[in-house]
Amino acid sequence: MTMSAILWLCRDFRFDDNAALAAALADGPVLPVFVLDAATRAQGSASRWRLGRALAAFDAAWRARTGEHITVLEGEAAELLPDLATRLGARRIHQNDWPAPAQQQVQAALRHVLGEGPVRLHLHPGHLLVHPSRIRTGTGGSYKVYTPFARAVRQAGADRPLPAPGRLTALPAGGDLRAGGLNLAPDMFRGAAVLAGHALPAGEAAALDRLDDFFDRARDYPAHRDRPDIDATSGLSEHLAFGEISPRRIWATARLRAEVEPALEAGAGKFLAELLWREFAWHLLLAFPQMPEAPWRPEWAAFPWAGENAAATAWTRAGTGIALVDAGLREMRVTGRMHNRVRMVVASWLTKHLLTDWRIGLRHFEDSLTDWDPAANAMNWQWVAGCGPDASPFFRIFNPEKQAETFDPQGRYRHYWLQGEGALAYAATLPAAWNSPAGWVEADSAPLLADGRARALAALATFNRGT
Ligand SMILES: Cc1cc2nc3c(=O)[nH]c(=O)nc-3n(C[C@H](O)[C@H](O)[C@H](O)COP(=O)(O)OP(=O)(O)OC[C@H]3O[C@@H](n4cnc5c(N)ncnc54)[C@H](O)[C@@H]3O)c2cc1C
Repeated sequence: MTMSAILWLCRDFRFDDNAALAAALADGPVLPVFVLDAATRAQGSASRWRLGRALAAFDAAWRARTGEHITVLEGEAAELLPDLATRLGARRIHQNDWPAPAQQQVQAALRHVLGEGPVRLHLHPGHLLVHPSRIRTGTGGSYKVYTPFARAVRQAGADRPLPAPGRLTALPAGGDLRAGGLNLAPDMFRGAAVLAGHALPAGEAAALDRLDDFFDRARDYPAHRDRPDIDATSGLSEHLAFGEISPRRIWATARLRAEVEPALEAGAGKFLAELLWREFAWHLLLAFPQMPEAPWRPEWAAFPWAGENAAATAWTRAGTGIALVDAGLREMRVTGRMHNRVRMVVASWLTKHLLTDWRIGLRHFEDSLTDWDPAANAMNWQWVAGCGPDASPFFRIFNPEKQAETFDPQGRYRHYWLQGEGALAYAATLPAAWNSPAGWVEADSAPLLADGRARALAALATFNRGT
């Protein structure tokens, strides 16, 4: 007998390599449903804003292929989905697993309500390259060091992506909300219009185009990926964060392209090594769900981080007076993005020079980044702060001036954000209450750099004596 099925959308706004969609279609006509719940509302504003765009793009694509809209419901899945399944006569709710701790709680609450009844929740893998149960150390534990982890994933081989389904049968949408035009971030501090003016196209088609375009530049990726003044990286992180493309599709495509064009081999290899950092972050988060809140290495709980302080507030406002740091924070404020090299420098400045708790920076990034990813954000903040597994040692203190000379040698990136068009866009976001100076003010940075470094090393020495 043909049933209908619920496709419970989460971070999987795509047709390609979508195991939950394939399974739902095998059950019968499908109703794709997104539940706007408290966990979603609790996420950072830039990420929520970007989620609205992901929903709108998927809704348009679903409508183009089926003639129907997707359904958006407001409330909690545990309260809404069991009734919906009963009304539709659906026996299965399919979801591609997004193994973030908050989502796991939402899934557990739904499972609890479904109990032993006839409706079941089925979770499908798709957010990662390899299921974590396949990547274990010799003693059966999870890896804590990137290099052996990456080797193990390469040896296991990423799971093969599924093709997009040929035929779709859809149920008519219900509910009062429409996915197009939702404003999920009315509280955004700089106003959604700022991000909208600098947004990259959202949706699966844009993600696949971006992957394709990247291979035109992939040959230079190893040499240029650390240069914020050059468009050398893939820009896929936002699409990955919302599942508009799957990591398995990226993996398979990069391998194929490198096979066909051997000149791309080094670039594709380095690119996949970065994708493995994302994978590593998620495997770590699954092993240690407290990673966004607590240091991986427990002894670091006693490190004398400063809490909220005036210098940290200036940091969040891109007003430190240090050129590369302020340029990066301005980029993030205006676009919701920041180059990876600059993220490291900015994070190092907050945690080392300002000795400020990494969680203050983590939360600012969470609220500001359109590619916010709970695993990558937490792992990287702990990496820079020195308290994570396989972290950069605390005594590695980035010198923002040297970093700028090396990675922005002509000063183009800094100029754009401190004096050029980017500076104007940033100035337009400033609330009057901040009383910010009209232009960029350079601090007397040389003594600050040396002092900050000395202070950080002294704090480390005191901490080491006490542990
Ligand atoms: C303090 C800090 C916070 C960060 N927070 C996030 C975050 O919230 N979300 C996020 O997606 N990335 C985060 N990153 C990682 C990295 O900066 C971004 O993934 C990268 O800048 C995205 O640009 P891209 O897609 O062009 O990268 P590419 O260079 O094209 O890399 C390809 C993909 O590999 C993955 N990747 C690359 N570098 C890393 C890395 N260091 N850690 C984990 N995965 C990586 C991303 O999925 C990326 O899309 C953070 C890094 C730092 C230092």
